[in-house]
Amino acid sequence: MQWEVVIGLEVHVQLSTRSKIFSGSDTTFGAEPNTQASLVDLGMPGVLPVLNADAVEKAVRFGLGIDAQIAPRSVFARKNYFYPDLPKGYQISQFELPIVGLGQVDITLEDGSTKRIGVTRAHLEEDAGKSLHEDFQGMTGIDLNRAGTPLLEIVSEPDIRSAKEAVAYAKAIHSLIRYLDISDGNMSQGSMRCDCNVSLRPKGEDTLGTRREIKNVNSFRFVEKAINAEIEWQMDELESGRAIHQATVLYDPVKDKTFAMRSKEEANDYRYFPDPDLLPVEVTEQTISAIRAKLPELPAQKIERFITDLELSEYDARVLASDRVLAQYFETVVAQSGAKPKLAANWVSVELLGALNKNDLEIDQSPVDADQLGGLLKRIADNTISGKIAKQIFEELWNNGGTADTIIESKGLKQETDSSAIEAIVDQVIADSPDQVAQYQAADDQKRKKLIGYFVGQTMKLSKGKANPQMVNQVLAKKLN
Ligand SMILES: Nc1ncnc2c1ncn2[C@@H]1O[C@H](COP(=O)(O)OP(=O)(O)OP(=O)(O)O)[C@@H](O)[C@H]1O
Ligand SMILES: [Mg+2]
Ligand SMILES: [Mg+2]
Repeated sequence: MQWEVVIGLEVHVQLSTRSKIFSGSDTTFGAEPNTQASLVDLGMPGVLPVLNADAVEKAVRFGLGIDAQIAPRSVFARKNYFYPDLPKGYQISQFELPIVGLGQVDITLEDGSTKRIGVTRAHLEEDAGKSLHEDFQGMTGIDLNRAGTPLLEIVSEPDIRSAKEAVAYAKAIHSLIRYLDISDGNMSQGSMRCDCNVSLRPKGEDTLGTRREIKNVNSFRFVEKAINAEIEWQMDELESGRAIHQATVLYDPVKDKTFAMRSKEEANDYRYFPDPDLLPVEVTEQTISAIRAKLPELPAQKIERFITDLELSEYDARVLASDRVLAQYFETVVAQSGAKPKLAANWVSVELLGALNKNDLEIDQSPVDADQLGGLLKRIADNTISGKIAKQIFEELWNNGGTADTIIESKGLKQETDSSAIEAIVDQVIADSPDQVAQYQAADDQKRKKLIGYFVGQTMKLSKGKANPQMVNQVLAKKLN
């Protein structure tokens, strides 16, 4: 049997508001347990939630970012379930009337093609607290700092057809929320988490198969691995003639397997009803226009501009525009250096990203900032240094800081552009290599093109990398021919 994979993602994004969605408590990450939980977050009787306007604005920004309909009126509902980290016994969420309606996200696949994934809805809700299983012997601690943290749950249509597409979709959402500045998107701190719904159906079939939902996947790598593990498991079951039962599962990265938490039939009776403590949220056309007017340039527009205005390749444009901070870095380097955008693109995407990757750093943690790299490329652009020397200076900037100009000055790295000095070095190289010279002079034009490399290399070496490469080529051609 040929199977088709069907996937839908629920992405929970923590909105970067200063205070919680229904209380004035702080939302800073990493505080001592229970120091950021007010009476409202603790679910004490008699308290009333007050909606945070910034959370609403951020949800609307997201909706506009995916070209979705913003609901003029949306309603908060109580999602009832019992769990120790949920003192109220219900989570305030949105159910029938979410704030963001149907929209879409375009993803780019590895072969460069794009695909449109539908977004069914995005709704506002509060996060629950956290159980601490390791802090107390034989007991579980409860930390309610996270309770009431504003979340936007973004629910996709089941349009995704492979683990790789799911990763591309998660990355597109991640890029978008950072561009829109509605979340830091920090996955290791739980600011973005994915629930991955997976099912299989016979190829050509229209109706959906039964889904299992992998909860709380918190890295792109695990999205891919967890989904593939789940696909493999479901395929085995189906091939063995067993039916799939709807269930909530977790991914175990050590065993590279998914395992069931609970079957959905028992767990899914949330008895949603409108929250009587909260008024419906009304967003006027005027408010929407005002928020739309403040939207920044989004990834798709930026990619377009990098291709048409800066003449970057589509590949370079996509890499550099994938993250707002990275794009900003690149644009600063271009502005600072006056170098060709292509040169700046190579330096940022090869040298800088390579070094960051090697050291497991994010762009916002780069030891070399955009002004420093801009200053370095300026000196390549005006021929003060060669690209090779620039790499040496880059390392120095990375390890010890400073500016390209002070390093060039103190280490005497300025490129040699005095033709008589270069001629003297070339003469030396020719005098030292009689065999190679003889070989060169006996060769035809085509062979000579290859043999010249030896002389260029020797000249650069003798000049300690400082001779201007174009001039070296010219002088060599003159002397050898
Ligand atoms: N048969 C299926 N195979 C794969 N994905 C599916 C299938 N049916 C639905 N989905 C996806 O599952 C997700 C369902 O999310 P939704 O928030 O609507 O409900 P839920 O998972 O039941 O609720 P909860 O928010 O409590 O987890 C959507 O992304 C949807 O596209
Ligand atoms: Mg959901
Ligand atoms: Mg779900």
